[in-house]
Amino acid sequence: MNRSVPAPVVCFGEMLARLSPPAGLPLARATALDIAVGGAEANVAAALASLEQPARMLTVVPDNPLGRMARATLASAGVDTGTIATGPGRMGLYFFEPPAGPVAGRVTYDRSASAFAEASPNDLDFAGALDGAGLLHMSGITPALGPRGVELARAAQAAARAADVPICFDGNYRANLWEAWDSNPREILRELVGEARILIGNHRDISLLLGETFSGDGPDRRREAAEAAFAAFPSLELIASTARHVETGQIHRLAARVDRRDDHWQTGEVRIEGVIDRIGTGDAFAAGLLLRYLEGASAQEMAKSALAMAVMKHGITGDMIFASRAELDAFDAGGGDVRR
Ligand SMILES: O=C(O)C(=O)C[C@H](O)[C@H](O)COP(=O)(O)O
Repeated sequence: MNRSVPAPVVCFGEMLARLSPPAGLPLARATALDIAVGGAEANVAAALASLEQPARMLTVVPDNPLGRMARATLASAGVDTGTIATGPGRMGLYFFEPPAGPVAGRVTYDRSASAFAEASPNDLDFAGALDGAGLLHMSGITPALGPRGVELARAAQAAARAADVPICFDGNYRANLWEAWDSNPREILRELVGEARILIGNHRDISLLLGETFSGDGPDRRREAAEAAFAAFPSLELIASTARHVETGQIHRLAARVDRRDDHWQTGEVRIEGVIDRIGTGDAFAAGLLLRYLEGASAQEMAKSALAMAVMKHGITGDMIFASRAELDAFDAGGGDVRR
């Protein structure tokens, strides 16, 4: 029997090149930097395509080797790169100093005036990308880039509305970006989340959106936050979040939670020892969630796969995870010895 090909998820947002010194060597004293391709929405596209859920990237990159590297990286995961435009401007960069022992990790952005941040909605083929799509995935990073980012995010949502494509919005709050301009994140994010069917964000994101504090980390407080968000945003169908406890830079505990209007599920905590790279774990989570959401899975199954993807990503260097569906199915959060 032929399994019909699922409609693609369109991932819209900026791609970045990440430069990082080895753990333990501060950037200011580094002599060599490792390079990797990232960008929250692109990370989701790569993970979904690796899981055999078709994904299409919608972005603008410069016509230079860094832009080509971004495109080639996604293509190697099987992402449809036909709606990646090229435009004037530079590749956005960020520097990542990994946490090392007692020293916390740090991100330094160098992304202003990038090809994406300078783009106007006319530079992107929103309608073409969304034609036949099953979902638009975007995040709070695009509007955080500045007034042009807000315009791009609004244009993406308008195109999704016109094409009748539901929206998944990942809060991805980046304080450093919002604080770099005269922004009003609450007002802008409220407007954008108002269009979404799925929100990826925890009780702190919801506190920011509603201007009401949901402090405390217990499941009851999270349910209260989710119910307040469902009341404030009539289009929302599902809210997903991780609950992370950081013991040290290398030891984290992680659980996943899915709230719908009439049910919810929170997984048990997985203790992750020897974290290799936590960047992109939220995007791996999003991919595991969306994979199952599009299959019509239960809240429990969505939370389980989202958690498995996020936990696996902690053991992988770089921003992206290219896990296969078989690897996801076989994943045992307890880890293990070499398979041979
Ligand atoms: O910071 C940005 O603007 C980026 O897009 C770079 C990274 O690829 C994502 O931040 C990863 O996101 P997480 O999965 O939440 O760790």
